[in-house]
Formats: sequence, structure tokens, C-alpha cells
Amino acid sequence: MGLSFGTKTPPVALSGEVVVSGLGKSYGASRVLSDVNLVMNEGEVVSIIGPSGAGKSTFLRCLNYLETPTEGTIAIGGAQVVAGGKLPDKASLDHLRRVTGMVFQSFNLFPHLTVMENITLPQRKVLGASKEQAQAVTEMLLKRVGLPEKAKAYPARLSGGQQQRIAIARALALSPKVMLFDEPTSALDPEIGLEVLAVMRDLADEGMTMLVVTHEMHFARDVSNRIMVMGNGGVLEIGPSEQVMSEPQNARTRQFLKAVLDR
Ligand SMILES: Nc1ncnc2c1ncn2[C@@H]1O[C@H](COP(=O)(O)OP(=O)(O)OP(=O)(O)O)[C@@H](O)[C@H]1O
Repeated sequence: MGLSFGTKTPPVALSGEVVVSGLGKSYGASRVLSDVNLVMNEGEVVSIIGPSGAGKSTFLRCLNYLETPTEGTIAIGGAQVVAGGKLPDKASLDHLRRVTGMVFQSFNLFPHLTVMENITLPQRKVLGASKEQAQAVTEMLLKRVGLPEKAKAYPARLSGGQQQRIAIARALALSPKVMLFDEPTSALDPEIGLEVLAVMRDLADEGMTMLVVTHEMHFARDVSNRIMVMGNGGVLEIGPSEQVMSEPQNARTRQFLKAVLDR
């Protein structure tokens, strides 16, 4: 299902919900990612941390081709793509985007649509769901993110935390296999961010596979199974969250953690 038609042969042994191998990204002569590898099992939560400019967002955005990786292979939830600096064929790209739900720092809701319309629209366009089906799924998801009463509201009438919870519901509406979060609380006051983190923690408890770029060290340590530390466009280290936080192996990881934890 969703096999790629790239220029190279995909890796033979693929297991895990997410298998990324040898991922690289350059912008012209500027190399921002080199040889990034990651294997995630179904239900696993991995937090990506690291200093500004390390390549965390670029890595996440390469996984669903919001950025086009220059090299490497990506296999997510049965979708498989071999990167070659250009877009893969439409079927592979559509499949990859179907199995990945993305949540951005800036919510990205349509301002002119109600909450209900924001969440039903992708279901109708992408899944071909009927209006009734899409509304029923939306009502269920609004309950799941704790906002059942907001169906008729417009985004501008909601707090940032509420908008982000709606954005999570919208991503979930397409039944992704993996959720990608790009600093989902960075634009929010810390207190408001907590309500978003609580929804994410619930999702993790329900067994969703999640990859989360975050500066929230408590979330990284307490909710994720593993932490991947990035620096200079590569992986500095990856390991069980508790171990990375308390006994980082890499000198640059130690320096980074000291800086953020002393803040
Ligand atoms: N469109 C682009 N063109 C050229 N360089 C880019 C582009 N987008 C990102 N970069 C560069 O890629 C590098 C990685 O950026 P990225 O945003 O992925 O880092 P990050 O680890 O997510 O940082 P932050 O924590 O500040 O968001 C940076 O040096 C950045 O300047």
C-alpha cells in the first residue's frame, strides 16, 4: 500500500509505525539536515528537543513533505517515500499526508469558518464524508478535546489554547496514524499551554503515535517515551526520556539542558 516510485530502492526491512532513514535537507548550498534516522513503534511518543536552528521543525516538516527532503527514505503508517529533492508521485504524497496529522505553533484555522466547518471541511474534501458523517465525527472530537459547546464559534472568539485544541481535533478528524506537533504551545501563555498539553497527554494515553517538537521539558520527560536531541542538523542523541534528561550522553545535550533548565 502506498509504495513509493522514487529513484532509489526503499529499505528492505521496514517495521515500526515511523521509519526514517538517512534523511537530509539542503536549501541550495546550505545544509540544514544530515543523515537523520528514527524508528518509532506504534503508540510511541517521541519528543524532539534542541537549540534554536538545530533543524527540529525542518525535520518534522520533511516527514509530510511540507518541506521537500533532499535525500533519505520515509515510511509512515504504510506510506513510503524515497526522497530525491522533488515531490513524490501524487498517490504516495496523498497517502503520506493522510497518515500524518500536523499541528502547528500558529493553529492555522480558517478564520472565516466556524469550528464545525473547520473540522468537517477536510473530512468532506479528503475522505469524501457526507455532511452528517462529518458532523457526527466533529461532535465526538469536540468532546474529546473538551470543547463540545464551541461548534458554532468562529476562531477569533476562542482563546489561543481553545484554538489549538480545535486544531488538534481537525487533525484527528482524518484518522491519522501519527500526529506531528510543531511547538504546539510556544505561542501560548504557559498557563493556557497546559490545557493543550493535557489534551496531548490524553492522546498519548489513548495510544496515539506522536512526534512532538517542543521546548516543554516537563512534557518531554513525563509524557514521551523517548527524547531525540537535535543539534546542527543532526541527531545528537536519542534515548528513554528519563535517561536523556538525567544522564545525557552527549556534551552538547548537557550544555543545552543546563541552559534550558537553569532558565
Ligand atoms: N526556507 C529556508 N531557507 C533556508 N534556510 C532555512 C529555511 N528554513 C529553515 N532554514 C534554516 O534551517 C535551519 C534549521 O531551522 P529549523 O527551523 O528547522 O530549526 P529549529 O530547530 O526548529 O529551530 P527553532 O527551535 O528556533 O524553531 C536554520 O539554520 C534555518 O535558518
